[in-house]
Amino acid sequence: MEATEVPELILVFSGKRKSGKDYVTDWIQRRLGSEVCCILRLSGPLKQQYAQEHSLELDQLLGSGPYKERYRADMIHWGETRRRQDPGFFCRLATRGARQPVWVVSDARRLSDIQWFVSKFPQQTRSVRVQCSEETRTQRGWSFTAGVDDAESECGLDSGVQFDWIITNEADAPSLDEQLQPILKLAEEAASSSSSINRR
Ligand SMILES: Nc1ncnc2c1ncn2[C@@H]1O[C@H](COP(=O)(O)OP(=O)(O)O)[C@@H](O)[C@H]1O
Ligand SMILES: C[C@@](O)(CCOP(=O)(O)OP(=O)(O)O)CC(=O)O
Repeated sequence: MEATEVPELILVFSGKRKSGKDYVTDWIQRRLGSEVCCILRLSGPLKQQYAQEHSLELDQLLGSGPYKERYRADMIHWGETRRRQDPGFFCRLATRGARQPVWVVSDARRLSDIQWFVSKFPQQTRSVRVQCSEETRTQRGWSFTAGVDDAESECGLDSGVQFDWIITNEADAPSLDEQLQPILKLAEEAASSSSSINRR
């Protein structure tokens, strides 16, 4: 697969903590392959800069354990300070160097995140919401944290977005294979379109 400057498709995922954003986006990348599909995390460059400025363990912030949760509220405030100055700051950093035809953004949290991709790539961008019950989230290790679960970081996309797809990531919902079929079909079409353009 040739590298490409402009992606054919951008899937911007969002969802509450422990809804399954990473699980679902990893599933999509495994089906498409890493030559076709890259996973971009807006929180990646944020955590990298935050860890550097606060002499913290980046790999722990990138993990899913208590270390990240200990600093989450402060990372949110720190990140929002930068977003207020430049809403696309983390989007630009996260997409720098991406060359696959399909970009999967796993962790949009604010309208400004989605708006950045729509304004820069209006034809290519689609939004996907991963949802599940609070009971399921709790079973996956979530508990309500004031200053986090009632903040823009977790609630910024609760309204004001017409998602292209909503994935219900629950045991009693249709399988992910079934729910994700339309997305995979679109991604495979994007990949083949990209390879035919590169063959010219
Ligand atoms: N459909 C699923 N089947 C099995 N485990 C799941 C499923 N969805 C999520 N999980 C697990 O639940 C936890 C939270 O999922 P994750 O993708 O990390 O959520 P988020 O990225 O939205 O915070 C992880 O341990 C993940 O492996
Ligand atoms: C400060 C953050 O970037 C931290 C995000 O960390 P993760 O992306 O690891 O979060 P979940 O996977 O949903 O648990 C959130 C923000 O408001 O920017």
